[in-house]
Amino acid sequence: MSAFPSTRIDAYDWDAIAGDLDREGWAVLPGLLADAECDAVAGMYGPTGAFRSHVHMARHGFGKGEYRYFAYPLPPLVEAARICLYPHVAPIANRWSERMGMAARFPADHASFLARCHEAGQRRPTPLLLEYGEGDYNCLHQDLYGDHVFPLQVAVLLSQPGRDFTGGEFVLTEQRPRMQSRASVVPLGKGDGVLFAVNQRPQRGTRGDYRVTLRHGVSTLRSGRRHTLGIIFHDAA
Ligand SMILES: O=C(O)CCC(=O)C(=O)O
Ligand SMILES: [Fe+2]
Repeated sequence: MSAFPSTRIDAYDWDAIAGDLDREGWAVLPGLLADAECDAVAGMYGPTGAFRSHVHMARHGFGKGEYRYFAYPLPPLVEAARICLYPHVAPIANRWSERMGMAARFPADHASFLARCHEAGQRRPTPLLLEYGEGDYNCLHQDLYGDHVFPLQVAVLLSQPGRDFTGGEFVLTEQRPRMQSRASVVPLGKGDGVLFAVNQRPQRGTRGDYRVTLRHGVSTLRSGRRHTLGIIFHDAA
């Protein structure tokens, strides 16, 4: 499996994506992976040296289903996607951080950000591959793995809704201060990515920006099998 050209990522309308993120807290990246790339990544799932750990979600109360964290070195396609996406999302992360009155600022390239994680003891790779079967689901959660948190992450759907599985929708909730939560169901096809806030994002209100807290998960699969590639930019302690 070769690394895909960064031109696919560079060609997205990043201003429109930033607008979606500011309004909704998430944006779709259509066709982030080609059909054959999805199959190649999903086909890696299994007890091999490509992964550093294996999690049964039910054992931890995370839901039902399983996932594996990739080991370093990451598969070239996963590595390329993480590196190529980062420079486009770092400016959005910096604007959010500033608007939320947070001190964190993020360097322009992923290698510099990873060096910061590694110096702080967050050295374990976080990209992961998830596998769900009938009846499986992923409870609403946040992927925080230490003090250093990059505020946006990507999940790529590797299976075709309606054909490979039914149910199993990617869902997000936004918890607004002193208000009821808002839910979104993200419409994804095979190969589409969703870019979304890991923890918090700024929301413009009548008296300036306030923070909303996001959680994401997957609704129960009614049938079939579903794979997802998760790309998280910070490493884990
Ligand atoms: O399977 C999904 O769509 C959600 C995966 C997930 O939680 C993640 O990538 O962090
Ligand atoms: Fe997650």
